[in-house]
This record gives sequence, C-alpha cells and structure tokens, in this order.
Amino acid sequence: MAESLAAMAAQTGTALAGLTVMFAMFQNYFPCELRNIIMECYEKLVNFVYPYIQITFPEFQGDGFRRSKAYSAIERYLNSNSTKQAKRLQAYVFDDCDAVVLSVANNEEVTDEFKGIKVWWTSSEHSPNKQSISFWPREDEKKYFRLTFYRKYRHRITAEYIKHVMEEGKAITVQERRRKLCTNKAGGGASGTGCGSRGGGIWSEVVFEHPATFATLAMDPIRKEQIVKDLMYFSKSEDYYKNVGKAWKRGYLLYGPPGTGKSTMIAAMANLLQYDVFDLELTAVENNTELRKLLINTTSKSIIVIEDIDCSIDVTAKRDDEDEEEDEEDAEQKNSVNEEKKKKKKKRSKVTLSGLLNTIDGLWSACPGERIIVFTTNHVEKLDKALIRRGRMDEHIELSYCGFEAFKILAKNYLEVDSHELFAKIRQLLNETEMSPADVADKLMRKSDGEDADGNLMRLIKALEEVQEKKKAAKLEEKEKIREMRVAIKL
Ligand SMILES: Nc1ncnc2c1ncn2[C@@H]1O[C@H](COP(=O)(O)OP(=O)(O)OP(=O)(O)O)[C@@H](O)[C@H]1O
Repeated sequence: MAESLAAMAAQTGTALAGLTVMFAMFQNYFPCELRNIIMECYEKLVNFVYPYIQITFPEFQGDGFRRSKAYSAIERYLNSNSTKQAKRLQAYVFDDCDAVVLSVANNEEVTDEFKGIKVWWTSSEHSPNKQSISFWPREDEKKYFRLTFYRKYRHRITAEYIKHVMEEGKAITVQERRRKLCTNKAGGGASGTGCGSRGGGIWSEVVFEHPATFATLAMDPIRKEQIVKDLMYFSKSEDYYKNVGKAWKRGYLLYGPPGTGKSTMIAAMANLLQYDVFDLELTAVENNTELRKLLINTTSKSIIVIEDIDCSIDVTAKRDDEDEEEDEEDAEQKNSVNEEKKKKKKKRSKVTLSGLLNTIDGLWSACPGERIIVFTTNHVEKLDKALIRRGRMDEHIELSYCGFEAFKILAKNYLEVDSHELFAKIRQLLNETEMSPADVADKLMRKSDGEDADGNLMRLIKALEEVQEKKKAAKLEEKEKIREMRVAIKL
C-alpha cells in the first residue's frame, strides 16, 4: 500500500482523468441499455483505479455563521494525535485555553489508524474570490477537513471511526479548556464577564486553578476509592440515567468539623471530572426567584456548591436563639467556629428551605446536562431531613479528624516520606486525640529551606501532646465540677 495519499493520487490521477474524458465522449453515442452496462463497467473501473471515498467536513455549518462542532472536534483530535507526524504546523491560541496550540497546516496530509484501518486527513481552504468583499464567512473562504479511506471500509469508517474522532475531540476539548470558578458573591469575580448567565451578569467568574486532587486528599483510602468510583460512574452514565428516567444529577453532602477537607474535596472532585464550579453564596441571594435564576444559569458539567448550608438559611427545626447558645458553647470549647461563619449566621438569606428544595428539584428537571450539587456543613445534625434525603443528597460523606491513614498521605504530600521511626508515636497520639487534617498539615508544612522531616514530625508530636494534655485537663476539670456538685447536693 502506498504511504502517502498525494503519491497515490498522482499515480491514479492521470489514469482517472483519461477514463473520465473517454466516458464523456462515448456516453452520447450509445443506446440507453448499453449505456447502463457501460456505466456499471465504468464504476467498477473507477473503483479499481481509485478505490477511495472522501468525506469533507466544512468549518461552518449550513447557516454559515456557526462553526461546525464536527470541524472543531476533528481539529482538536488531529492537533493532539497528528502534530507529531506533520512537517508543517501552525501555532495559535484557542478562545477557551491560553496555551499555544499547534495544528496541522493547510494542505498538509496526516495519516491515522483505527482498528488496523488506515485513513488520510487533509486540511484545506477554498481559494477566496478576491474580487468581492463580504463581512460574513463566505462559501469560498471556508476551510474544511477531508477524510479519505478505502471504499471497502465505508461502513466501519462512517459508523465507528467518525464517532470515535468526535468523542475523542470533545474529550480533548474538555481536558484542554480552562475551567471556571463562578460565584454570586459581591465582588467575587475578577472578570465580571458573567459565567453561564445570559444577560443578567449574575455569576462572575475567575479561572479555576485549585491544585487539590484525590491523590493528595487525606482521608481513609477505602472511602476515598468508593467516592472516586461513584463520581466516575456518574460522569459516564448519561444513558443509564435516561433509561431509568432520572435527571442526570447527583447530590453530595459533605459534613465534618472545620479543617477536615470539605472544600478541598470539592476542588478534587472538579479536577477529577474536569467540571466548572459554581460557588453559590446563599446569603447574597435576595429571594427564591433570584435563586432559581442563578441555578438555571449554571452550565452542564458543573458542580454547584453551597458551603456551610446550616449558616446560610434556616435549615433547622430548632429556633435561632438555641443555635446561638449552642454555637457560643462550641466556640468556647473548641475555639474553632470562625468569625466569617458567625457573621454568615447573623445574615441569613431570605431564601426559604422550601424555596431551596423546590429550586433544586426544578433544576433537576429543567436543566439538561450533568450537574453535581454539593452541600457542606459542620453540623449535619441540624439539617432538615427533607434537605438531605437520598435522591437530593445521594451520598453523605463524613470528613473527620485526622486518622493515621490520612496522616500518612499528608506526610507523603508535605515531607515526601512513606515511613519514619516517629510514625508509631504519631499513630498512638492520633488514636488518642482529635486534630483536623488542616492542623496536621500546618505542622508538617516546611517553613524554611533547611527543615528536615524529623523537625516537622517532632513539631506535630509536640502539638498532639499539647492537645492531649488539654483534653486530660478538661476531663479532670469536669470530674472536679461533678464532685463539687455532689458535695453541694449532699450539704
Ligand atoms: N483531608 C485533607 N486532605 C488534605 N488537606 C487537607 C485536608 N483537610 C484540610 N486540609 C488542608 O487544610 C486546609 C483547609 O481545609 P478545607 O478548607 O478543605 O477544610 P473544610 O473542611 O472545608 O473547613 P471549613 O469547614 O472550615 O470550611 C486546606 O487548604 C488543606 O490544605
């Protein structure tokens, strides 16, 4: 088989041209029946001399204004798969990705192979008619890709290969595009261009560049694997959701004390699935109507996040004053409820629980495409059962104080050590005390160039011992109080 399509075309071109002239000449002189026989023979001969089929994919769709999705997918596919073999390349920057992208230059031929079948691609451009001027893309200015393959593979190419190119191209687009972090917080967006909003500018966006991944997330490895599998399954289950008649949406409730990795897990989810993140600040939402508008303006392949849901709207059966009392106790005991959350609690949104539930349910049915919604809370027990029932929040994920397995991941992340003689001591202390992964990470973080792992691990041990001492002292104090109360009752 000849390697290059151009070489083959050169070989067959002359023969084909001769045949075509002969056929045109003879056609007029023969009766109809004979012409049909000649026609059949001619086709056989042409197939023999030129056994290929060509398919053209123009850059613009029928209306001439919209770029063809097929063309874009082929462009990404060829750029990623064929630029290594092409000798002439073009460099440019796509709208949705800042990096310089190399593409195959016009009239450069590249080959591809699919399940043992060889195909040829060329990118070309119709030469424009320079006499006329037009403001719109014109027929004669359009670029196109041409796919050539052997006639005998017609079915496999049209039924399988083109589908494969489209899917691969789309996947590469998703991978390469810069993802967005959209927020409705006042002054939250740098660009203010609006993100998924049509006309209202209600979401503002920045580029999402959080480095967290599931590999660096410190938590029980078995649970972590389950979550990753769940997410991956969801992202590939469009047909399954369609078959069972459910909207392609999934809800996750992340709960646990402050600093246990809830926000970090959301970033890891977005990085795993290559989704955008819509960070919904409920306290900045005026009412249920505005909430609906915001959610309808989210795009597919996105994670909608409502952090500290219990602080944002009244999602509890208890009265507000009870909450305040409880939080003050919490604050005294653990000193960990930060000021931001307290402020949020004071400024609850006018969105009601039923408004939120209706909007989420409406979103599920009204918006096409896949979406994940995530609620986070430090106080899962306060949430109304209706809000977190399965079907709305399908997965409930607890993120907790740092265990030994989670510590090992942090030690690997921060110190690049898999094992150490101090690990045994740390394991014992972690079993006896409660420290968040955020606090453990803080102790392991290198603060200067010269620090070695021993110094960081010792710092962690010291901090854990201090927590342990405080815990012991608190227990003693409690015992003493109970003893005093008993004495007072006896008196
Ligand atoms: N499980 C974890 N794995 C890796 N890093 C973590 C983990 N938990 C916390 N961290 C570190 O601590 C920092 C704070 O964690 P994060 O904001 O994810 O906690 P959170 O549970 O969302 O806290 P809050 O409830 O206060 O919002 C992160 O930037 C990260 O560096």
